Amino acid sequence: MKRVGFVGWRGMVGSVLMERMQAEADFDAIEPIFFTTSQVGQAGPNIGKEVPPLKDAKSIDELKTMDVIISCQGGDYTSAVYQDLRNSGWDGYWIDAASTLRMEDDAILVLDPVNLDVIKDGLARGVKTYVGGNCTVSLSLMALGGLFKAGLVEWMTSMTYQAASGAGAQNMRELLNQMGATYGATKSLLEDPASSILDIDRAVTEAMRADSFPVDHFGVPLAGSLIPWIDKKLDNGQSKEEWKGSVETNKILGRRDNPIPIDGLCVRVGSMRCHSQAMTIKLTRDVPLDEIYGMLAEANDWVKVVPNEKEDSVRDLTPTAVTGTLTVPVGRLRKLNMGPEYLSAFTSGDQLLWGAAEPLRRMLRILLDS
Ligand SMILES: NC(=O)C1=CN([C@@H]2O[C@H](COP(=O)(O)OP(=O)(O)OC[C@H]3O[C@@H](n4cnc5c(N)ncnc54)[C@H](OP(=O)(O)O)[C@@H]3O)[C@@H](O)[C@H]2O)C=CC1
Ligand SMILES: N[C@@H](CC(=O)OP(=O)(O)O)C(=O)O
Repeated sequence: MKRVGFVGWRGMVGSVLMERMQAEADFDAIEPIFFTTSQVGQAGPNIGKEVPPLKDAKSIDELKTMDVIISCQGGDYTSAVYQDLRNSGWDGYWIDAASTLRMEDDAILVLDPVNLDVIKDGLARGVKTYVGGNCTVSLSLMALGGLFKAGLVEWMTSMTYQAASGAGAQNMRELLNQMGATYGATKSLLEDPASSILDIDRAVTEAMRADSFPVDHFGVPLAGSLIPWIDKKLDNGQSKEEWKGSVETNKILGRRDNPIPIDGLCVRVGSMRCHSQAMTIKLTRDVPLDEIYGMLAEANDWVKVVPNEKEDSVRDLTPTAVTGTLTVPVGRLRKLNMGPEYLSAFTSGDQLLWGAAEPLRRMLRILLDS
């Protein structure tokens, strides 16, 4: 049995990974060893089988004894440990959720329903580092993989509506505290059916602009508002999140030398853990919508094409419908006024599942089966 080390298993992404691995009985196929940066010697997680006490995630000597290491601990940890571990002569498989190694030449981006061929080619070439893609990137490819596979995407824009979870667990909590603060500021007015809606609105705005409004993590209000910037600024005016949309999509597709132009704006909204995206796709040729529906639906087992009807869209194409599931609905599919080669699409997906944890556990399975 392969010895598989887990780092970051008790964080938000790691916890979702643990849940999924238990649901799929993945632990039956491995000898799991759990690491920590802060709780060395304490008991490991309850995964339905006995595990040794937590080991030191900074100990190269301990890490070196693993066949495979899966890290959801974050980019700082990867930066601190990965190269030293490789320099020590460790030749095991490193599977990572963090972005640190994604653009390295000797790392493969994993999203097997879309790029199993790229992954298998990497394994055959002896590549040992496999990294999950950015959440918006993975979710857009799960939704639109059929169009890319058919060579139908000439270029694409993606305008995102990204959940609080993408910023971390503390940010999810802060979003709820912000919702509570706005409600608290208007509670008595809301209880009075005769109160003026403009008075309610004024009270909300006042609360959101007050120094006491909880903004330690986001820096600004998100509840009742939005944040039109995610991650740091690059020299060309893109945010780093927007840059990833292009470079990571093309790397996943194995098209670094012949990239499809992809760009857009990334925006944080008050959703809990589902990222949504509105896409405009310039098709390489005019294809009837029913054929497009078919290609999208057949691309993988999780994509669900939602008819472009109001009732279906508001029911099935929302974070509320999708959260906690592996289903990736795509809808609002129609040809735009610009011409028959211009297609719109809207998709929503759980950014902790296909956006983070699921590609990692599936990569482990591919390794075990190879
Ligand atoms: N959040 C996201 O949407 C995505 C994140 N990622 C990547 O995954 C990395 C981890 O993200 P995320 O899971 O959000 O990080 P978390 O902050 O939830 O967890 C990271 C680590 O913090 C430590 N920790 C300290 N206090 C606690 C606590 N009270 N509860 C749980 N853990 C605690 C744990 O390490 P220890 O046990 O060693 O103390 C844990 O592994 C990110 O840095 C990013 O690189 C990738 C895709 C999406
Ligand atoms: N940046 C994403 C979450 C994330 O962790 O992305 P990455 O894995 O590329 O660092 C968001 O804020 O929604």
